[in-house]
Amino acid sequence: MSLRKTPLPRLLLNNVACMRNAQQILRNLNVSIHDGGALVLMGTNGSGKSTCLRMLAGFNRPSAGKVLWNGHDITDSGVFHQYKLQLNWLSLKDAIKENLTVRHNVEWFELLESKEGRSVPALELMGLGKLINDKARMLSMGQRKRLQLARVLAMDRPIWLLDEPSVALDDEGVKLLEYIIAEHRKRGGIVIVATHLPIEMEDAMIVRLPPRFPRRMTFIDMLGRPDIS
Ligand SMILES: Nc1ncnc2c1ncn2[C@@H]1O[C@H](COP(=O)(O)OP(=O)(O)OP(=O)(O)O)[C@@H](O)[C@H]1O
Repeated sequence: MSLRKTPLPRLLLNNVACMRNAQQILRNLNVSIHDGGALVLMGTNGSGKSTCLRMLAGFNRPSAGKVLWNGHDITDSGVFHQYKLQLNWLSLKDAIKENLTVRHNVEWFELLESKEGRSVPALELMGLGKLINDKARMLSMGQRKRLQLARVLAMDRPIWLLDEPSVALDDEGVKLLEYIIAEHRKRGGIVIVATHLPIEMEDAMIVRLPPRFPRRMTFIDMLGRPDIS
């Protein structure tokens, strides 16, 4: 019998737990992701989706277990230095500079990567081609999200960590998001999405985090409270 050695997963969460503010938010998380793979973190408000993404980005350390990249613990400083260069982080805080143009808001990030020439095509792909010379403060919420996604495309890093990427996008925007995720994965990229909205990602692993704050009251209970007059 020949035993073929399986390649190491690019990312491995090995029995990971995470605390925030002395509270256990995540526990016993086991996930392995190979190149081209995807993970969707689903769960109710406060269940720990963003916490998990933050931990993968290195902002929070696991309180137990390990996050391994190419088999190395990302909390080792030498490893983290390399690992963080693989990450493309999209969060609800959009870090858009209001007084810069739409184009410069993307080019600035591209410049930090020592890359050039991707900003305008990325903005065009995201449907913002006609707005590239406008100030970013003119953008609607959905257009701001499209600008953030254009940045992700322009920076072109292998591991995408996307926190609620479809919030504020219209139907066409969601389809575009699904399309760029699929194309990135075809090129071997990894995509991890935290969301409570439906998103189509072929063969993605789905982790449903248990609710941490179940509702304990109905509307009628609330109106019946003696302290409400
Ligand atoms: N900066 C912080 N310090 C301490 N605790 C925090 C902090 N941010 C979030 N938490 C707590 O961590 C828990 C998980 O929050 P998290 O943002 O990961 O949830 P989420 O699943 O992303 O929620 P949502 O769907 O509302 O975005 C919550 O109970 C929250 O109060």
